[in-house]
Amino acid sequence: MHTQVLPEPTEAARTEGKAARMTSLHLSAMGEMVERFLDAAARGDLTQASTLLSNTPSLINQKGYSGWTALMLAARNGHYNVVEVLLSHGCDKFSVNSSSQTAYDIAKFWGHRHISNLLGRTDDGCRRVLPDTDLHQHENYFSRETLDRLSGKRTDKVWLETKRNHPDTVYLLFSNLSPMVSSSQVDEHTGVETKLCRFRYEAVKELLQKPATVLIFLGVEKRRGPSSPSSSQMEEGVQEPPAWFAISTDEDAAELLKRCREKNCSFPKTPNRDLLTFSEEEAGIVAQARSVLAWHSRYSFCPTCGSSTQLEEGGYKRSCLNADCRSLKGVHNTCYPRVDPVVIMLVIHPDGNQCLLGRKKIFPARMFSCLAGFVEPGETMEDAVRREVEEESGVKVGPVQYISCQPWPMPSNLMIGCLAVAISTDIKVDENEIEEARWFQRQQVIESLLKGPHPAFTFPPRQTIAHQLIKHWIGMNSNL
Ligand SMILES: NC(=O)C1=CN([C@@H]2O[C@H](COP(=O)(O)OP(=O)(O)OC[C@H]3O[C@@H](n4cnc5c(N)ncnc54)[C@H](OP(=O)(O)O)[C@@H]3O)[C@@H](O)[C@H]2O)C=CC1
Ligand SMILES: [Mg+2]
Ligand SMILES: [Mg+2]
Ligand SMILES: [Mg+2]
Ligand SMILES: [Zn+2]
Repeated sequence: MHTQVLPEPTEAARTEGKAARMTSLHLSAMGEMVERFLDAAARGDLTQASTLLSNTPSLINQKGYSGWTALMLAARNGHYNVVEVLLSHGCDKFSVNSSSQTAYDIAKFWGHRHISNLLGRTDDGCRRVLPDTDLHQHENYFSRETLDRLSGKRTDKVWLETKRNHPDTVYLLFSNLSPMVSSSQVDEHTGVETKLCRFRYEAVKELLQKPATVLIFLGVEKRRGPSSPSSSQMEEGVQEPPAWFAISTDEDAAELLKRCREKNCSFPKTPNRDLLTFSEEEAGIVAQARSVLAWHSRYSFCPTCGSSTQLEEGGYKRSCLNADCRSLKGVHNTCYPRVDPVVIMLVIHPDGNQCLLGRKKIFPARMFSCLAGFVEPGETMEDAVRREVEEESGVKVGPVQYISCQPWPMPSNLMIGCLAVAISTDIKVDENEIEEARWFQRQQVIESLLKGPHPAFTFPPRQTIAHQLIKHWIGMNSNL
């Protein structure tokens, strides 16, 4: 009979076996401890849960049966003090069980409102709600929200009427899509600073009576800090911040200026240049008002049937007066102010050290900018970037990364700013749109952007997202 002789275990195998036995012992000890910890949390035994936690801090986010953590079990059984202690130890409140529920979901389902309120608090910052995300928001000119738009109030005719006559209400006056401004020379470095002329009800009362006047409710001033009024306070009329309206009139601009109190007021004639000299706060208000007014000036009649329309909802809607019109049924976006999405991109050479910039015929001499183009219907942002770059420069693009966006009220674009990586480098420009496109070395861009005495090239001013994208790229892995 053949007897199989087992080989003697080697030294390594002996050590491995010992380690495995140790590990399984250790695991079962740890498993037991997890069990005790979860059980203490479920029973609301704060003393035992705290002792176990201070001896073994790694217990905090351990999961037991069906992926339940101590926090979930405490939340399930309404043990507020255990939840509080676990949170104070930095436990992960966004962890989910095998049914994808968080401790918050569980507390809410079982009606423990004091616990769901505690878990729903946002004072630990939103960084952890979106882990792995760079939450730093890039702010561009025209993007600051100085007013609280209070869109819910647009349908409240009584509230709007009260605001219209209120002595604190601020009115901005527009003629031919330009706001009335006062300008002053700040100094030779900062240049001109433009300020919006603000009017009170008494000064615009007559204009408001005229049928051709368009009135837009822009919002109410945002109050900084925790004392900003809640919507319920607003309803009670407590401490209401001033409301802002924009008025567009067809009255003769010169006549309006004559009536104006201050002497140095004007209506700027070149929006692309003159609208870039406001403070960040006022620029955001101008962007909102000008885009909505531009929509009214272009959509006087119903785009569906051509009938007359009437202004509604604080100037945020134009409804067709023909009762049979299709625009009054179902979803009809022609009734609301339009926004055109435009992609604007800095295309980076595959070597990472050059970027693609182009110039249109109308640009000042030696000025180059990012390529840009309107997003077409049924197209993703990434595909629009690839198509516009290829159309305008012949360069093919691979990965696209969104960076930031900018409302551009000429008349109503949303510029979607991206970085993109080229996968081909030969340039063939579309002469209808672009006069020249070329690759620029990083160093060349830095030198021109920092404006030595005679920069070889110039770029759009800092208020444009084109400028910000270029600056973002040179700052990304600059070794200066
Ligand atoms: N903030 C910033 O940094 C920058 C802003 N911009 C803005 O972005 C916008 C678009 O850039 P641009 O390069 O001109 O765009 P495109 O490359 O898409 O080309 C513009 C052409 O597209 C046509 N067009 C106009 N409106 C639309 C639309 N809604 N959808 C599709 N096609 C349209 C027009 O043709 P036609 O007139 O022949 O009908 C226009 O000549 C411009 O308004 C510009 O002011 C651009 C660069 C920088
Ligand atoms: Mg184009
Ligand atoms: Mg273009
Ligand atoms: Mg286009
Ligand atoms: Zn209609």
